[in-house]
Order: sequence, then C-alpha cells, then structure tokens
Amino acid sequence: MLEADGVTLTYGATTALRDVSLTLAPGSRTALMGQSGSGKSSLLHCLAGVLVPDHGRILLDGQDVTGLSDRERSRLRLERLGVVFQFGDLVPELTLAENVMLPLQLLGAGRAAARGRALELLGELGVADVADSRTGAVSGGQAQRAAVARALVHEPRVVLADEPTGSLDTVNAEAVLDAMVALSGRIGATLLVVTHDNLVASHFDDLVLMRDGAIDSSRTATVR
Ligand SMILES: Nc1ncnc2c1ncn2[C@@H]1O[C@H](COP(=O)(O)OP(=O)(O)OP(=O)(O)O)[C@@H](O)[C@H]1O
Repeated sequence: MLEADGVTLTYGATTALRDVSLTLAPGSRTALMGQSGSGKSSLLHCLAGVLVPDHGRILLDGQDVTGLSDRERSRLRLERLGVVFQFGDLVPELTLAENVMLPLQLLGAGRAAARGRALELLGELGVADVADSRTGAVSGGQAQRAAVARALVHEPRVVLADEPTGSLDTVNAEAVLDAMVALSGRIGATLLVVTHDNLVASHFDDLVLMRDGAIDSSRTATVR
C-alpha cells in the first residue's frame, strides 16, 4: 500500500501541494487528473520518493519514507517502484534491451538472466525486433514501450507513470496503456497514472482529481 498523509510541498513561494492525503490500495488502478499546475506531478514525485514534502508523510507498506536518506529512498525506489515518464527517460547510450536490464542488474541479477528477461518482456510489448537498437534509432512509441518494460521488469509493488502516453499518437497511446495495465495487473502491482486525457483515464478503476494543490473530493470517485 502507498499512502500520502497530509502532504504539503512548496517550491519557494509556490505551494504545490496543500495537505494532500491519498491512499492507493494494493493492486488498485488510479488515474490522477486535474488542470495544468494543479499539483499532479508534484504528488507523483512525492509518492515516488523523488521529492520530500515539507510536511506530512509518504508511507510505503506502512514505512514512512520521508525520514530516509536519499540513498535509502533510491534503494527503496529500485526495489519496490517502477516509474514511467512522458518521454521515457531511457539512457540514450544504451540499447532498449540494456535499458530494460538495468533495474535487474542493479538488484544483483547476472547479465545473461537480465537479458533473457528483458527480451521476453520486450517481445510481449511487440518491440523484440529493435531490442538491440539505441533509443535514438527507434520511434517514440517503441521507446515508450521499452520504458514501460523497464518500469515493470523487476515486478515492483507500485507503478507510477507521469503522462506516459502524452507524446504518442492515439494508436500507440492505446497500445502502451493497455500493455501497462495488463502487465501491472499480472504482477498485482498498484498503478497510478497522471493524465490529461479522458480516454486514458477510462482504463482505470479510480479517478482522483486535483485542483490548486489539493484533492477535489467531490470529483474523486471509483468509476468502475
Ligand atoms: N521545479 C519547480 N519550481 C518552482 N515551481 C514549480 C516547480 N515544479 C512545479 N512548480 C509549480 O508547482 C505547481 C504544481 O506543479 P505540477 O507540475 O505539480 O502540476 P501539474 O498538475 O503536474 O501540471 P502539468 O499538468 O502542467 O504537468 C505549479 O504552480 C507549478 O508552477
């Protein structure tokens, strides 16, 4: 379970999050929506342990991660979270397969085992044929599929995605989203996706709406 408990975050004079509390149940699928500047990315970065709130706690399986050192939070992220960003954020010097192998290797897997698992997952996502290409030599849709594979390859408890299909055309966006939902479901991961797109949001069970740095509870609902 991942939980934000009374989280406030400021950037200088700007208050991005005001006393936000949100609980993501194990295996739940949630779309986080709201106007530009409402605080969606800030909340996702706090939940991911990338940003530390000024006040409040982030609890991962009951453990408060806000008191941990940067190093401890990075380790926790590596072990238990998978994160996807709008532009994939892959390492350009590496091939798609090498990018997907990274989390496994950082967690101690050998090269051959990591490559085998990466190729399997890239195959399921329909990009095995470009597994040995660098990120600059493939399409945006292919790179984003590899980014999804990298976020899921180590079977994390939680997958967090910030506009993961925002840079893709409709066909690619649907395919990437379907794959992310299906693969997360298969490993029982909790999924939270930030999106502007109502079509994207329709793939999720719960909808959380943000406004002015707070959760708009009147428009937050279980939609399925
Ligand atoms: N690095 C930063 N420095 C200063 N202010 C920031 C920074 N990042 C975000 N903000 C401000 O914090 C508020 C929330 O921003 P955030 O990016 O979380 O919103 P968002 O809902 O994700 O927006 P978008 O949909 O445009 O990505 C906004 O007022 C934004 O201008």
